[in-house]
Amino acid sequence: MSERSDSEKQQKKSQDDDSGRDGDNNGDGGGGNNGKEAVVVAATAAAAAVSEATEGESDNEELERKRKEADDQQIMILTRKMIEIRSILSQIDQADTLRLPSIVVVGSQSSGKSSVLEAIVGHEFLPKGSNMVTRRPIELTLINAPSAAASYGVFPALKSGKITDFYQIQKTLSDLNLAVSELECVSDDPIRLEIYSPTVPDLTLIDLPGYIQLAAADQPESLKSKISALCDKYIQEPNIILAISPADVDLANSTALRASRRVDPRGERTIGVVTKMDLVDPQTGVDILLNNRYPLRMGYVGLVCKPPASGLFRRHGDLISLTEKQEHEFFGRHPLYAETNCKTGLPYLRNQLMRTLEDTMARSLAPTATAIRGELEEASYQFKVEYNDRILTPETYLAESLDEFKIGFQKFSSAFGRQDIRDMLKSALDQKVLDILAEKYWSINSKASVSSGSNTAKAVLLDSLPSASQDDPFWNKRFDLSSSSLTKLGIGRLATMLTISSLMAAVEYQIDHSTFAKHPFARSTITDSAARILNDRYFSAADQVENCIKPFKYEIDLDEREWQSSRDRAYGLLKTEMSQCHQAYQSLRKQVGAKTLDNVMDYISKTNNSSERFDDVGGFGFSQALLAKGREGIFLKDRLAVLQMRLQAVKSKQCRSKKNKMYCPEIFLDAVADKLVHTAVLFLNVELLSDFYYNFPRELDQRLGRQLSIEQVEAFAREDPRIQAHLDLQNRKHLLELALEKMESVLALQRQRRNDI
Ligand SMILES: Nc1nc2c(ncn2[C@@H]2O[C@H](COP(=O)(O)OP(=O)(O)OP(=O)(O)O)[C@@H](O)[C@H]2O)c(=O)[nH]1
Repeated sequence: MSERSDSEKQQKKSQDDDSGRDGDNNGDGGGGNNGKEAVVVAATAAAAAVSEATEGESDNEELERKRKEADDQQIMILTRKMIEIRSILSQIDQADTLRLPSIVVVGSQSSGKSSVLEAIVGHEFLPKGSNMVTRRPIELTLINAPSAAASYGVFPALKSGKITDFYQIQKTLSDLNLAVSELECVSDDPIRLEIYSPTVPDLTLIDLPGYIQLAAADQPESLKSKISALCDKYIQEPNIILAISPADVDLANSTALRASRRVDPRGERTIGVVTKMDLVDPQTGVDILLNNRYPLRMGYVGLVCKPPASGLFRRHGDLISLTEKQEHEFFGRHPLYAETNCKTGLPYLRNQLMRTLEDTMARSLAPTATAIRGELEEASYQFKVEYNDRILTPETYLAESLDEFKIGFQKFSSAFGRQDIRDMLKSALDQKVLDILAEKYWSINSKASVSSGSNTAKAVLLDSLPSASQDDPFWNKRFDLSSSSLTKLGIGRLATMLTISSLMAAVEYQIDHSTFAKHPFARSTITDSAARILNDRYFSAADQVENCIKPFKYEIDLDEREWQSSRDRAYGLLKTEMSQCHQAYQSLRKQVGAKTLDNVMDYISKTNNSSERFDDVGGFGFSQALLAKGREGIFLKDRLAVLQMRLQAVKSKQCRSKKNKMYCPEIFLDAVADKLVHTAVLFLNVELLSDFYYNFPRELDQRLGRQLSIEQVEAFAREDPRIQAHLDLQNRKHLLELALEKMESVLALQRQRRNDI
C-alpha cells in the first residue's frame, strides 16, 4: 500500500472523528467544534472582546488592541479550518480547481531552507547530510495545539502515533528520503508530517530538494533538471513561494528568485526570505531587503537563524527561543534595519506567512467551493446510479460475506453426514476389493484366458474353484490372504484421509460459490483454517478408527441377512465393473480399429504361446504403441471373461449360503468392507465431522473477524475491484461533502469577519 493512500486513510479517520485534529488541539474552536459553532464562537469572542473593552475602558488604544486580538483569533480559526479543508481536498484525486494553496519553500543548496523551517517549528527535525538528503517533498502541516504538554510529530502514513523525540522524526525523515535510490535521486511522492505544538502557527509548508548548480561526480547528469521540474510542479498557482536566498550571495544569482520569477513574474505570490543576514554589514543588508531590482509585492524578510552550536540544545533544546533570542540581539545591535523600516526576524515572517496563507486561501475559497459543489453533484449522481446510494464499509462487507459463507457451509454440513462418508468410503473399499480379487483370485488362469492364449496354462484354473473341496488348502489360503489384505490395508488412515479430502473439497467449493471467490486473502485464510483443524485431528482420528476395526482382523461373523445383502451388492459391483470393462474394450477397438486390434492381439497371443520369441517390432511391423494397445485389449478381454464367470458364480446356488463363503470371495469381501465402513464412520462422525462442524465457523470468526486490524479489513475489501470502486466513490463523495460543509462554515466566518471590520 502506498504511503499516500495510508496517509489518506489516517486523515479521513481523524476527520470522521469530527475533531479534525488531535485532542490536544481543541481549545480554539477550530478543531473540536463543527463549522457553525466555530462561527458563533469566533463572532461571540469578537463581540465580547469589543464590548468588554467599551464598557471597562474608554482608552482607544486598548479598544484597538482588543479588536485586533479578536481579529487575530478569527484569522486563526479561519486558517485552521482552511488547512483542514486543504488536507481533505488533498485526499481526493482531483483537478487543479480542487486545490487550496500551500507555502512552498525553495532555495539553492545551503541557502538556509532547513534552518528557516526549523526555526519556525522550533525544533531541529530535518534530515542533514551532504549526500542529497531531501529527495522527496516534505508536506509539513503545523498545527497550533495550545494545550499540548509538549510538541510532537505524527507521520499519518506510517501510523506512527505521537513522536515527541524530534531526533526520531529526523531519523524517520532521513530513512523515507533515502528510500529513494541514488539513481532515481528525487521523487515527487510527498512525505506527510504533522507537527503539533503550542508554539507553532497553523501553517502548511512544503519543503523541496535544494536547487543545485551542477551535479556532483557521483550524481546523475539529469539531477539538476529533475529537481527543477519537481520544484516547478510545486511553485505553480495557487501556492505561495517562499524563495530563500542567502544574504552573502548576490540576489541576481538567486536560483530561488529566478525560479519564482518564471511562474510569478509580477512577484505577487512570492515572499523573499534573505538568510544569513549576519554575514553582511548592515548597509548591504538594508540594500538587499529594500531592493527594487526584484520587487516583490510581499517584500523581503531578513533573518538570522543559524542554529546554536551546542549538540545538547540542537537535539533537545528550545530552538525557537534560542535562535530568536540570537536574532533579536543581532537586529537590536543594528538599529539601521528598524530605522529604514526593513522587515526582519522570525516573528515577523511567521506572522506574515499566516496572514498570506489566510489571504491566499481566502481568495481561493469561493472558486474552490464552486468546484467542490460541481464535483459533489457528479459524485452523488454516480453513487445513486451505480450503487443506489448503498453505504458500504469494509467491516460490513466482510461481516456480510462471512455470514453468507457460514450459511452456505451450514447448509453443506446439514446435508453432508454419516451416510455420505459411508458411501464414499464404501466406494473406495469396493475398488480395493476389486484390486484384491484381481490380485488374489483372478490372477489365476481361467479356461477363457488359456483359450485366448494370453497365459500359459497352469495346474489350477479359476474355473476349478466351485468344484474344489471345502478344505482345499490352496483356496483356503487365498481366501484368508484376501480377507486380511482388506482388514489390514490401513483403513484408519484411508477413511480419515478420505473424509478430510472431501471436507477440504467442500470448503473450496463453498469459497468458489461465495463472495470470497474474489478474495485471495480470505480464500487462503479459510482453507488454512480448515486444514489446520482437520490436520490437528488427523492422527488421533485415524488411530481411533484403526483400533476399533482391530477385532475384524481376527474374526468376522456374518449372519445370513448380511450375506444376502452383500451377495446383491457383489453382484451389482461385478456388473458395474463388467460394463465399464466392456465400454473400455469397445472404445479401444474404435480407437485402434477392430481389425487392427484383432491382428495385434492375435500376434501377441501367438508370440506368448510360441516357444520362439519375436522381437516386438518383428516381421509384422507393429509399433510399440500398437503392441501396448494390443496388450491392453487382451487384458480387457480376459477380465471381461473372468467377470462374466464370477458374475455367474455369485448368482449360482452355491453362493446363496454363507457356509460356502470360500467359493464366493466377492460376497465375503463385500461383507467385510461393509463392516469396516460401518465401524469407521461411527468414529469419524464424532471425532472428525462433528468436531469440524463445530470449530470451523468459530475459527473463521476469529481469523476473519476479531483478529483482523482495520487496515487488514480494508485491504481485504479492496481486493475486489468492484468493492474498491464502490468504496472509492463513496469516500470521494464523503470527503467532498465534508470539505463543502467546512467550506460553508469558513465562508460564513469570512462574511462575519467582513461585517465586523
Ligand atoms: N551565519 C549563518 N549561517 C546560517 C544561517 N542560516 C543557516 N546557516 C548555515 O548555513 C548552512 C546551510 O544551512 P541549511 O539550513 O542546512 O541550508 P539548506 O538550504 O537547508 O541546505 P540543504 O539542505 O543542503 O539544501 C548551515 O551550516 C547553517 O548553519 C544564518 O542565518 N547565518
